[in-house]
Amino acid sequence: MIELRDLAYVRLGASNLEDAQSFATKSLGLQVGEQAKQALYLRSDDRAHTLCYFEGDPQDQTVAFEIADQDKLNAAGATLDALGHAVHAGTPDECALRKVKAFIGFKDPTGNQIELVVRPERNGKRYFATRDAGITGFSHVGLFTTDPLRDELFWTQVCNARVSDRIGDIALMRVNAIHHTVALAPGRGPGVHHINHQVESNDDVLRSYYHLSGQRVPIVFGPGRHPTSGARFLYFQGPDAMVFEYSVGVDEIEDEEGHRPRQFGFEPSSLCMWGARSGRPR
Ligand SMILES: CC(C)c1ccc(C(=O)O)c(O)c1O
Ligand SMILES: [Fe+2]
Repeated sequence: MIELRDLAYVRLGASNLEDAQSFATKSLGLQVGEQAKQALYLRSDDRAHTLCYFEGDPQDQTVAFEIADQDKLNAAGATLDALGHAVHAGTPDECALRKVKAFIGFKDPTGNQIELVVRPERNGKRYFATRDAGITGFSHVGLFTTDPLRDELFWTQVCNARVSDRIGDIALMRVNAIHHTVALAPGRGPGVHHINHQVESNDDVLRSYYHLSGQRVPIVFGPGRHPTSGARFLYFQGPDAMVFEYSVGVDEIEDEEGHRPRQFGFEPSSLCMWGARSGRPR
């Protein structure tokens, strides 16, 4: 079994790196960790980066997870290979670009680009952004799936994810005590459905609602509260139509052995218990 410890980073192709930088720093509230010629490394916590925008095709999107060590990375590569996934071992240059000691890349059954990394770089300086969005860290991602049942089996049987709850066919899956680290959302093809950062308080969610609205950043859902994780949330749209989420107050699953996933109907009240309606374009 492939043991995912945590999310490491997301890499997103950007059609315009300057626009991406402006959004990430002035709207989202990330800190520029490093600005390379064709890439921008952004921080949200004590890591060297948790989001990288690079000059490229916006459809080129990768989600990375941390693995404990090189032995476990080798074992993960062998497992994926045996299951017929094409596995790419990162070259030294590719590792340097990702600020990790080693990684492998492969595609999940939908075709989402996934990387498994060991020893992602930390930064001795604390995360300090120019816009105070109240971000406390990078927390979860949504991935599109073309076959929810097949992909749920991949993430829970080949990898160590556990389903915390389902909304219709959307599986909210954890890899540690936090309610979910990966959400699988039905879609027409691969890609990142949304990128979540946790914020400190309800005030931060509402402050950002006004701040982003004032900047004409499209708000796609919320402010609202998810009945599943209990989190108060706000979704908004960034460059190349990527959706970002802030949330606060995500539940932890205390009884790992005894927890049974709850099934919510696929209806608006399952997504927001306050009555917000999603205006998501896709
Ligand atoms: C609509 C998406 C996939 C969703 C649903 C529920 C939660 C939650 O319980 O926190 C999310 O964070 C979501 O992004
Ligand atoms: Fe989310």
